[in-house]
Order: sequence, then C-alpha cells, then structure tokens
Amino acid sequence: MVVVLLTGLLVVAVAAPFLLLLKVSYETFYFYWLRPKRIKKIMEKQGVRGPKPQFLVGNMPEMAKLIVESTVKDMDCVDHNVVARLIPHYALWSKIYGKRFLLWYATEPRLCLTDLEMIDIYLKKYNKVSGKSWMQRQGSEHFVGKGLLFANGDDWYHQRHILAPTFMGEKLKSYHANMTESTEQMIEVLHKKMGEGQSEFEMSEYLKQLTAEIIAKFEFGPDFEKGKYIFNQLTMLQRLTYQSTKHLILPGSRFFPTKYNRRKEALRREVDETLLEIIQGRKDSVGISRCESHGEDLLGILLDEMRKGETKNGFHLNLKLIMDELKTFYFAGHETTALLLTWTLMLLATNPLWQDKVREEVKEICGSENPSSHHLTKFNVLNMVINESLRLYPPATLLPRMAFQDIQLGNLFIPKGLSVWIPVLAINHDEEIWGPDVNEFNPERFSMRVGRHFLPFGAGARNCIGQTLALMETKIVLASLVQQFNFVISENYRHAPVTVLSVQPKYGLQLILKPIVV
Ligand code: HEM
Repeated sequence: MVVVLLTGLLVVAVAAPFLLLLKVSYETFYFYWLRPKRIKKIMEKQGVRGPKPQFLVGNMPEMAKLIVESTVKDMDCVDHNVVARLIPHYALWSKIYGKRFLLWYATEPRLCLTDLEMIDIYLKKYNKVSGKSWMQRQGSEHFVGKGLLFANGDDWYHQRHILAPTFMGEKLKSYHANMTESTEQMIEVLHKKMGEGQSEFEMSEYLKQLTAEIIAKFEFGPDFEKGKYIFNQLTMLQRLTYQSTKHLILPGSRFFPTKYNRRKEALRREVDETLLEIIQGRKDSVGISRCESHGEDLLGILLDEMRKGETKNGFHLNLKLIMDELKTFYFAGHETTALLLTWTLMLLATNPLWQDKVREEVKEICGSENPSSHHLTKFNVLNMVINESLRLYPPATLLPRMAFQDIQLGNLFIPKGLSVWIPVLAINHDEEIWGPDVNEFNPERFSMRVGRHFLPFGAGARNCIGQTLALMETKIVLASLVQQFNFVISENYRHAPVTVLSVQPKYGLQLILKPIVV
C-alpha cells in the first residue's frame, strides 16, 4: 500500500511540471494563435476584412513603415489635412477595405469602427463588458501601473467612484488659484525675456512646463516641486517605454534584460522611492499635528480614503495603487492639456481674425482682471475655438476598447477578445460628417450644440474624468495670454505634426510675441 502511494506521489511529482508546461503552452497557443484565428474567421463571415497579418508582428511593420514615409517631410504649409500623414494606414486600408476593417496590432486583432451610432452604443451601453486590452496594459504598466486609465471591471468602478468627487463643484473651483498663479509666473518670465530683447518663443516647451506645474500642484499641493521632479523621471520612462514597445510583441519580452528594460526598471524604482518619501512626509506631519486630513490635494484625498479602510464593496485602496493613481493622472492629464494649448495657440497665431475675436471677448468679459471661475462660464468664442482645435488636432487620436464578452452591436457581432479601435482623428476629419470645409479652421461650426460625433474626451462612463479641469486650465491660460500678447507664427515654425502617443508639433511651436500696451 505504502509503495503504491509513494509511486503515485513520485509520478505526480514528475508529471506536474510537464502538465503545467502543457497548460501554459496550450494557453499561449490559444491566446496567440487559436483565438485570433477564430476572431478573424468570424469577422470575415460578416464581410469585415483587412490587410494580411504577419506571424507574431501582425500589421505593425507595415504601419510603422507607412508612418515613417508619411512623416519624413514637413508639410508644405500650415495645412490641417493631416489624416494621411498621421494615420496613413487608416487612409490606405479604409480605401481598400472600407471604413470598417480589421488590422493586427501584433497578435491582437483590432476592428476599426467609424459608425457613429455603433460607437455611441458600444461606449455607453457596453462599458462594463469592455475595457483596456492585455497588450495596452502591459505597454503602460511600467509608468502608470494599475491606475484608473488602464483598470478594468470592478477595479475600475471602485477607483472611478473614489476619484470622481475630486473633479466636481467647489473642489474643482479650488484649483483655480493655483492655475492662475502658475500662468502669471509664466507670463512674467515671457515679459522679462522680451525686456531683454527676445521676441521669438518656442511655446510648446513653456506650455509643457506650465501644465506640469499645474498638475503637480493638483496632485501634490505643497510638495509640488518634488512632484515636478517625479514627472520628469516619468516622462523619461514614458519615452523609453514607447521606444521599447516594438519588443512587446514577443511573449515574455518585457522580462528580457535589454538595455531599455534595465534603464526602465532603474527609473521606475527611483520614481517609487521619491513618491514613498513624499507620502511618508505627509503621514508624519499628520501624526505630529494630529490633524484629521492628509491635505486637500489628490495625494491627501487618496491617503484619507486609504485610512477609511475597506469600502462597503470590499475594495481597499493601498499604497501601491495610490502611487499608480498619481502617475496615471500625470500621464493622462499633462501632455494632453499642454498639446491642446499648443495647437490652439498655433491656430490663433495663423488666424489673426479669430485671435482678435477671442481677445475682444476676453476684454468684454474680464476687463483688465485676471480670468476667474465666474468669467469662464461666459466664454463663447473661446469655447468654439478650443473645440475646433480639439477637432483638428485631438490629443487623444483614438479610443481603444476590447470586448470581454460577445457583443451584438446592431447587425455587427463583436466576438470576445476583439479590440474595437475608434479612430477619433479620422472621424474628426471626415468630410461626410463635417462638410466640405472639414480641413479648414472654422470655429463657427461649433456655434451650435455638438453631436455625438465629437469625441475628444471619449464618451460613456469611461469618458475623461479630468475634462472639466482640462478645459478650465485651457481657458485660463489662453485668456491670460491673449490679454497680454499679440502673437504671430514665426517663419522658423515648420508645420510637421507627428504622432508620439498624441499629436505633437515635431519641432515645437515658434511664435513672435508682442506685448499689448493698455
Ligand atoms: C485636453 C486634455 C485632455 C484630453 C483631450 C483627454 C482625453 C481623454 C480621453 C479621450 C479619455 C478616454 C480614453 C478612453 O476612452 O480610452 C480620457 C480618459 C482619462 N483622462 Fe483625460 N484628457 C484630457 C485631460 C485630462 C486631465 C487634465 C486629467 C486629469 C488630471 C485626465 C485624466 C484622465 C483619466 C484618469 C482618464 C481615464 C478615465 C477612466 O478610464 O475612467 N485627462 N481622457
């Protein structure tokens, strides 16, 4: 009996690793081969086709080649017809296969969907059974971890619930003073440099620094200088991650000890250590002062929430998640707002009539006062200009959503595991939607209510949580700038939009500023 038992145990001990290996191999095979094949077949049956994918890399090499070719040269003039330049693969494949086609991001099939009614239903009704795909999450894990932007399911729901009040009502208005203060400081620097004889400024860099400071104050309050240091490191991490995305396509490649991976790991550790230092400082000062609150900034709000312990639903905010959230909000809120400001300034500099209109409106509403929260709701022309800028150069060029279960969208069946890829940039430049002047700067088109075809901040429950904050900041900065300066585009400006996660001016934005004398 004992011998049989021992033999049995031995067989299990020897076989277990093989069984495990078999299971892992099957799962990998299923994930990388069987499931995509199944999805391809289902989509083909519905008449949805696309370019032929290559083994493991899908259509990525072709996409990369097309983008390199389309962006190698600057544009001849300030032309907003940018779809063929920024997403040449969309321009090419939508012509061959129709606007609804299937492309392969490595082994992940993505359905390009431009049907506005379907998009509306998918984003609004199916937000609980769709979300960010494995590949997207892997690509961003190093710099934002498991924060709101890449969370799914219940995790996303609880985080959103905790964070939403930070962006509402009086809380939102309380960020106003910091925004004005930082904007004034930037304007002072510009005036000072003009006093020293400088007239041309590379504004995208100024705006990046300004928006980083504003978001650092929003997240870290009195510790914002340390926050800015963390953001610098995060920006480097983001760049490295972008450069190394090409390695993601190989299973397990993020564990390879490559130069990128080692550097990424060192930076990630440095960011986490500095964050922990700030957090410990906060906890210590609460302990010493016996104060109830950890502060009014995002970090304080999150630490207070952690102290409350588990929510009714069993969700517990922990230190790691707080750190992920702080990184997430920088990543989601910094560059997006800086780019909105940059492109809007470029559009105003190249459209002096609209610049004057905005200035007149700001003068009428604010007089010589700094723009404040009660002024912001009265801006109309400025709103139209901002919307037109978001349409022509949307900071978020696409919305990706993977279906986590089979979904029937009207006459279209979306199988579990298929990523839906909503090309916001292409929709924003679609002549059928916007009319023959689609590639012109015409803010007048936003004098009427905007329909569901305008998605700069997404739609449904997973829309941008920071949109009101972003718009408040954008209005304060733009109104303050037009109050102080007249600006024209410099002859050194080269119109060369490129996509590096979002749409950027490749060589920055060179403007000639002239102070307005009152
Ligand atoms: C012009 C500026 C901005 C634009 C154009 C923008 C755009 C977007 C879009 C399109 C989404 C939806 C993404 C998707 O559906 O996959 C999104 C989500 C998000 N945004 Fe923004 N954003 C901006 C500014 C901000 C700011 C200032 C913050 C925070 C301070 C922020 C935080 C977030 C977060 C955390 C999410 C994820 C929300 C969720 O999944 O529940 N964004 N943003």
